[in-house]
Amino acid sequence: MKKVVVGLSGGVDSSTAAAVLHHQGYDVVGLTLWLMKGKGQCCSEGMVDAAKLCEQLGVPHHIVDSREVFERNIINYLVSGYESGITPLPCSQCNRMVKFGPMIDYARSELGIDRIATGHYARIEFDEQLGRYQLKTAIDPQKDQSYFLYDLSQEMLAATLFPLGETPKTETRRLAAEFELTTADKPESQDLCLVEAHGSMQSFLDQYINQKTGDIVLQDGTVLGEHQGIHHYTIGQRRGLGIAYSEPLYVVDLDVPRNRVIVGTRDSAGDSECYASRANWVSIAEPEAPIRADVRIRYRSKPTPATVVPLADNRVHLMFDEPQFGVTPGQAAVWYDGDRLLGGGIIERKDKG
Ligand SMILES: Nc1ncnc2c1ncn2[C@@H]1O[C@H](COP(=O)(O)OP(=O)(O)OP(=O)(O)O)[C@@H](O)[C@H]1O
Repeated sequence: MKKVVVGLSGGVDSSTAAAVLHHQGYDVVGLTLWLMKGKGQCCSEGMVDAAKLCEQLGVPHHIVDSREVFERNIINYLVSGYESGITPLPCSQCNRMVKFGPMIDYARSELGIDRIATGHYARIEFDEQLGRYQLKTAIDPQKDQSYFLYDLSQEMLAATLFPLGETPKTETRRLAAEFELTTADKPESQDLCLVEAHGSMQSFLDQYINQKTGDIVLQDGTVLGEHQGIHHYTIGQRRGLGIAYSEPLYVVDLDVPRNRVIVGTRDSAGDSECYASRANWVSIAEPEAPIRADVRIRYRSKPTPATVVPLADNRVHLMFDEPQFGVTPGQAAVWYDGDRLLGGGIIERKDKG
C-alpha cells in the first residue's frame, strides 16, 4: 500500500488533505510538529484537534516536539531581523527549515516512509524535459500559497504531495463536511501563527525587544513625532504613524543606527528596482542571462512584470517595469512565469545593493 505522512496542524485544510489521501487508499500517518507554547494552531489546541482527526480516521498520530527547532530558526530569525530594521518573512523559512526538511527526515528515519503531504494550496508536477519538479500556483487563486513555498528544494518537492492544489477552498469545506471531520467548521486562520498565538506581532516582539523611543522624521530630517520602538514599523506602512500631515505619509526607511523611522509621501515610497539574496531557483535552473518574469513582492501583492538578473552568490537584481510601492527588506520577492513559480529570494536593504 502507498504510504504517506501527513503534516497535521489541526486545521481544516490539513485534516481534509489527510482524509482525501486516506479515502484514495493511502496508508496515512498523521504528524504534528509542536512548534511553540500557547494556544491555537501548532500549539496545544492544534495537537488535540489533529489527534481527534487521526482517531476518527483510525490512523496513527505522531507528535514531534519541534519547539527548539522553531525557536532557533524562526523566533531568533524574527527578533534579530526586526532589531536590524527589516521585516522578516517567517513562513517560507519555517516551511523549509522547520516543516518540510524535518518532516521528510522523520518520515524516512523513524517511519521508513518516503513521502509527505500537507494541506498547502499549490501544485507540484514533474517536467520530464527539464528534469525538474515544477512548483505551480493553486487552482484557487484566493488560496494560493506558492509564495511561501519558494524556498523548497527539488528533493523536498520530489517527496511531497499537495492533495488540495486542485481544490477550490469551498470544495475543501464541502469535502470536510462530507467526511464528517470535526474540523469541518473550524474558522480559517487569519494571520501568522505567531500573531494568532500572541495577539499581535507587536506584543510578540515586545517580549524580546526593549522598546526604545526615537524620532519619526521626514527624509530631510524634519522631526514629525516620536516612535515607541523601530521594530513596530514596516517599510510601506501607512496606518498607525500617529502624525498629522498635509498628505498621507508612509514609512520609507528604518534607520537603526540613529533609531529613526523615516517617512515620506507616496511618491517617494516607490522603488524601480531591488536586490534579493539567498535566491532559490525552483521550476528552472538558474539562468545564465536575465529573464522576464512576474514578481510578487508580498504574499498578496499582484504579480508585476520585471527583469530578473541573476548575480553571483545566489543574488538577483530585480528591475520592475513600473516603480513598486512597499518593497520591504526581509520579505520575499518571488518570480513567476504564469502559473509556474520560477524562483524567489529575500529582499535586501537598499544600502546593500
Ligand atoms: N504544526 C504543524 N505540524 C505539521 N504540519 C503542519 C503544522 N502546521 C502546518 N502544517 C502543514 O502545513 C500546511 C499549511 O499550514 P498553514 O499554517 O499555512 O495552515 P492553513 O493553510 O491554515 O492549513 P490548516 O487549515 O491545515 O491549518 C497545513 O495544511 C499542514 O499540512
